[in-house]
Amino acid sequence: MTARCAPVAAAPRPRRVPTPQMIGRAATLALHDELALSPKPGLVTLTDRGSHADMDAHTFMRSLFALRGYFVRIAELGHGGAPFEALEQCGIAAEARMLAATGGVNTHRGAIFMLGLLCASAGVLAAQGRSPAPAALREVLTQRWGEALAARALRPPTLPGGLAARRLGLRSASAEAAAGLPTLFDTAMPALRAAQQRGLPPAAARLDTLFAVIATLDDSNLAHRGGLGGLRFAQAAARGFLAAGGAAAPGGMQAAQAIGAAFVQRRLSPGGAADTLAAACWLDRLQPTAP
Ligand SMILES: CC(C)(COP(=O)(O)OP(=O)(O)OC[C@H]1O[C@@H](n2cnc3c(N)ncnc32)[C@H](O[C@H]2O[C@H](COP(=O)(O)OP(=O)(O)OP(=O)(O)O)[C@@H](O)[C@H]2O)[C@@H]1O)[C@@H](O)C(=O)NCCC(=O)NCCS
Ligand SMILES: Nc1ncnc2[nH]cnc12
Repeated sequence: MTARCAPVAAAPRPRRVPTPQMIGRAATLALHDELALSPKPGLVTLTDRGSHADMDAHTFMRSLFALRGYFVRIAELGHGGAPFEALEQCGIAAEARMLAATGGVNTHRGAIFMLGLLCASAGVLAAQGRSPAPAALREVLTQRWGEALAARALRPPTLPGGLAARRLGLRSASAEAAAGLPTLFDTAMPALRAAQQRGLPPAAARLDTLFAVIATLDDSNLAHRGGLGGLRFAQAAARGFLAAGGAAAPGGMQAAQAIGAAFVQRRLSPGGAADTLAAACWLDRLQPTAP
């Protein structure tokens, strides 16, 4: 008689601890994931300028290329335990390289900030031998740099978006970071994982994720370009798209294109949502769902 062996539970797949080089490379690839997604309401794609007269795919590719070393460097700073001031200087230098590469156009200032903070946080975890799980990243962001970020969010804003956010009582990019990036962790990642678990292909999953973020985020670009009415118009359109079944619904892609046309007509561009989508793509690259 053969002994019946109790089924052995599959060992949990060890989460790989990424090096700063892997962390930074994932950020550059994630910014390309975002740029390449199409259709994308009001935003630049590889074939469309969206609501932008001053930039196109070439502008973004030059910016991406100029930033590839920055994301590795700031992950190394986190890995080495650098203070927020060192991160800030690294980010400011990266902004200068972006502007030099784009001829003065602001393509990724928000991404430099958000993805820079996330790469630094992943570097901190890697130094502890830990993988960049969402909860661990959020803990590093709030425990290690929360005070500096909160102080930063209280500074008078200098950018059009920040000024609009302050005027309208919205949560700017700095305030979003000081709050621990709630839209990324509580909206974007759950939306992306739910779409993946429904079996949506990557482009459709990312589009649903983008719309979930547009529906939720106080995107200061939308506020700066369209006022509170423009922000609320975009949020309502995104909620309607998802309520109708999103990208996988019959006619979903056509609906997304129609919303894009309405955004362009109003010169609306959800740049903050685009950055948040890129951050979700970055996390997905570092922490792909279990098979
Ligand atoms: C810390 C800064 C980001 C400044 O802080 P502030 O709070 O004032 O930032 P905002 O103005 O609110 O937003 C700045 C950019 O961040 C993106 N964004 C917008 N809303 C949010 C949000 N709620 N959460 C997260 N991120 C948000 C957005 O960036 C993207 O859009 C820009 C391109 O779109 P476009 O419409 O073309 O933008 P403009 O050129 O401004 O308008 P037009 O002239 O064309 O009409 C692009 O930047 C995308 O990335 C907001 O624009 C930061 O500026 C700062 O102070 N940095 C210093 C370096 C630093 O501290 N680094 C830390 C490294 S760890
Ligand atoms: N694809 C895009 N188009 C316009 N603004 C953006 N900000 C970040 N990504 C963007």
